[in-house]
Amino acid sequence: MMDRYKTPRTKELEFGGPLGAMILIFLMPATIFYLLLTCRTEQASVLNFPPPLPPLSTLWSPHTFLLLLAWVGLQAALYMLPMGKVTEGIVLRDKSRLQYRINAFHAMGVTALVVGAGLAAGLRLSYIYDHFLQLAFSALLLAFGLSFLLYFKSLFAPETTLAPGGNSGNPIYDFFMGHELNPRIGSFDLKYFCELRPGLLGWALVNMAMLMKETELRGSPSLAMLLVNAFQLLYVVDALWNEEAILTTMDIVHDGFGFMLVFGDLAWVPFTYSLQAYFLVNHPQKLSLSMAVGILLLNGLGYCIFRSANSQKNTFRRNPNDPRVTGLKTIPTATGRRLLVSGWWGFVRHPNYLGDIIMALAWSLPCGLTHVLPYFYVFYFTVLLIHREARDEHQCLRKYGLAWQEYCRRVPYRIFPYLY
Ligand SMILES: NC(=O)C1=CN([C@@H]2O[C@H](COP(=O)(O)OP(=O)(O)OC[C@H]3O[C@@H](n4cnc5c(N)ncnc54)[C@H](OP(=O)(O)O)[C@@H]3O)[C@@H](O)[C@H]2O)C=CC1
Ligand SMILES: CC(C)CCC[C@@H](C)[C@H]1CC=C2C3=C(CC[C@@]21C)[C@@]1(C)CC[C@H](O)C(C)(C)[C@@H]1CC3
Repeated sequence: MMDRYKTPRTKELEFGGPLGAMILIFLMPATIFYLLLTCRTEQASVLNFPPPLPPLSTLWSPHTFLLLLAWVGLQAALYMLPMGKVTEGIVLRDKSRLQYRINAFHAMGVTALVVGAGLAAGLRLSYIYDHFLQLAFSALLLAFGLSFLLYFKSLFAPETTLAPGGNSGNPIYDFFMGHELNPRIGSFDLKYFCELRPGLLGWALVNMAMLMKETELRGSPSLAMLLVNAFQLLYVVDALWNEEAILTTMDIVHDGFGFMLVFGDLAWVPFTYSLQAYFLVNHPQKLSLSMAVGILLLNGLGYCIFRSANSQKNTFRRNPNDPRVTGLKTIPTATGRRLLVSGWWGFVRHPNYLGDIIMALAWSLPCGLTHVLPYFYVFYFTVLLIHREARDEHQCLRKYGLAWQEYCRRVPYRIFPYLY
């Protein structure tokens, strides 16, 4: 009976299969250290050979590792507190639905109070800047450790709970993509927890630490640093406020919880997404008021597109009869669900990605035009979203067939109007 709910073997492998997965397992940590080490040099030039990696005895610090564990532990404790509502995820293979607690925004509020109290008591956040490499190394160890434990746990998981994208039978590939879809310890959902809390809040905290360090060095924070902090904080707050929306993302619905997401959430996001702020500490930039206003408007434009496109789709998916979306044109599909073909989703096929990429540019522009390094996020993110868009199209074509082809005919551009 349960056999028909078994997750089928993953046939179409992504990221270049096991070899690609193996390369990424080494490349992702190497990239973090390359970026951080280069950023610490005076020239911060991508053309120079990167400085050598400090010896392991310098990178490993039990103190920073314990601090990292304390941070993740605080977030885990806040996640478990019975505050906020409980909601249901999408219907799973075995027709069940998991329950999720929606309290990330509350967790952020409590975290802000804890950090605020710490600052009032003399806490030096610039410790994070001073021990940035050690913290990144600790996050790397934590991510590898957790990924191995998750893979081991998945070997004993029922076949109905495996991830459709990480069940190839190849251990390296499944370790990377995630073998189990929603690994839980009791009601504690590890993927859902990691996706938003320790990493995203950690990113905001790291940015604030960079601002504190700059203030210690130069007496006051620069306009460029303030803009980077404000823009990225808005993005983090937005994600936490709209927490429920991640329950329908590819990461939660399709991808397992393996090295890609564990490392992405715990190490990649806090240590590479904060690169602009890290760069500004040692490479101060003069920003005229008119430039700042221009960048502010660009970020506002990106954010409006990102937020209204995501909200339009989420509202439509939750209730197609909601008055905010009833005026929009749709295409019926064989699954009974409809596809939007007007409004933002009639402009390009991934308007939310367009808004996100515009914001990415606005986050790097305060770092000036003299260095390529702080633009890393723009390049990486454009590649990530183009690849993600291709993965999503593939899944939508499988799900909706002819209706998806009709959608592509009526909305020919994927992300950038008239370009791509
Ligand atoms: N900062 C970062 O590092 C990252 C940010 N992001 C951001 O996360 C957000 C979510 O992205 P992601 O999860 O990739 O995907 P989307 O939110 O774009 O969701 C894609 C899904 O939307 C549905 N859909 C697609 N077209 C239509 C349509 N015309 N009408 C109705 N439904 C449609 C389909 O699912 P269905 O039909 O089943 O509902 C499709 O699978 C984005 O804003 C993205 O920019 C993503 C990755 C990394
Ligand atoms: C470099 C690797 C090959 C891939 C690593 C990918 C991860 C870093 C990202 C995959 C999807 C993500 C999302 C967000 C952060 C980055 C990762 C984990 C997200 C939480 C950022 C905030 C947004 O508002 C969101 C929509 C909630 C994002 C969801 C996807």
